[in-house]
Amino acid sequence: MSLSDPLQPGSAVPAPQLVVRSQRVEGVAAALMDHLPETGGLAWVRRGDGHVGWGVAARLDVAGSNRFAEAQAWWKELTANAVVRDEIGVPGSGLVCFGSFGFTDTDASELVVPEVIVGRRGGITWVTTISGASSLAAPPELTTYEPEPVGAVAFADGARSGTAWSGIVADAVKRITNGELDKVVLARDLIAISPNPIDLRWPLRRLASAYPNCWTFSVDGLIGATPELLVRREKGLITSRVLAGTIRRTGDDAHDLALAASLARSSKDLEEHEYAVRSVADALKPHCKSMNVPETPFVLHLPNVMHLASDVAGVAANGASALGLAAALHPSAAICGTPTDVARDVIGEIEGMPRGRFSGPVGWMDAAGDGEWCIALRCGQADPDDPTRMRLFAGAGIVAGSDPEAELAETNAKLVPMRDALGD
Ligand SMILES: C=C(O[C@@H]1C=C(C(=O)O)C=C[C@H]1O)C(=O)O
Repeated sequence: MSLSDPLQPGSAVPAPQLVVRSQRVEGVAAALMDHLPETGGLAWVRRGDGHVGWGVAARLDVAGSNRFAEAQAWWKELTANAVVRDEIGVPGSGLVCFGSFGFTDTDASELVVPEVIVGRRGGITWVTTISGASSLAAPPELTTYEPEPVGAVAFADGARSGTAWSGIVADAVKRITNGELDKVVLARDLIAISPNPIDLRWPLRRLASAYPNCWTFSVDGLIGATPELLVRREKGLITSRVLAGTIRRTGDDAHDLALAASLARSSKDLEEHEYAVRSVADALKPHCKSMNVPETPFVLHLPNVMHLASDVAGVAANGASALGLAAALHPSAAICGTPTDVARDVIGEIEGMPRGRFSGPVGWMDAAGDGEWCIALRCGQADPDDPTRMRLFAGAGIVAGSDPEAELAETNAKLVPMRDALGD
């Protein structure tokens, strides 16, 4: 790997030639999510800004240990060949793709370039049209839709029952105590079963309004609202929000404040957090001229949980793209463990389910290599074979001081956003 681009070289999967135009639109006040058509919608929304898209102008499906490099090579070729007229010139306008990557080398990953993107940033709304033809179709009239409620959803155990999962956590604690590793993040899944096909726009809208400080995403059937920014690269500035160390909220503000104070002093959570921050700082260091790594975390308050959080920032030292940085960071100790290789093997050995794209990078990038990649958490994967079913995921960082029952309760709290979003 070269320092300036952690993803060179990659094999070039042929990319189509695209014609792209971004134009400002006036008088569009609806929330971005409201424009999503019934199927095939892509979304990336935070505090009302971001972009949604539909249609497929180009798509790459990849897997394997070289998946990030192959995606980068394809994107490089695609952006080099595209004819772009961008009348907005802000991050997210012009040619962008949405993407989602598997947690392991064997899980499927993809990049999708939609035919239409509606973007919003700082009060400006625009439409980007992308086509493979030599001339562009006129931008579409923007329609808003009202999705159907999902209906009474039932939940069933996924690969393991809660009790069986606690047993796996106990096994992990033993391995940690025996000195095999320092930290491992273990996940479980829960199956949501709806009486009707699930219209993904229903949970998406609810996630975006209930979790405005999270990144609400939809990429190829994976939807969620994640609080964890793996990496953002914007005009030479690199940022990452590291989360590790969690406590459930009670709904009583005074009590929650006391819990937040105890979280900030908990040596078990501070240790877990330290591993995660160190893994991010070490991975970003070769790509930053200067870096700010906070010495102590702050407490991030979300409606369901509170996390120990650290915002790491740096000035880019080279041309590594947002995707290149995400590849260098993945899998961070926040979702894998320490040491990385041992934790990855332990997850493969005892977790007992394929994660798919859960806990992999999800996000978007532009032609300049800027973009945002979050960690796909607090999310669900629509069942491609049965539209009434969805797999929901949650995990927890296990260290020597972890209590299996408390970790199970933590995963239940992390499942709340998706469970509530699917509800009436
Ligand atoms: C694995 C998840 O979350 C990760 C684990 C955390 C923890 O163990 O405290 C906190 C935030 C995330 O980095 C999840 O939400 O499923």
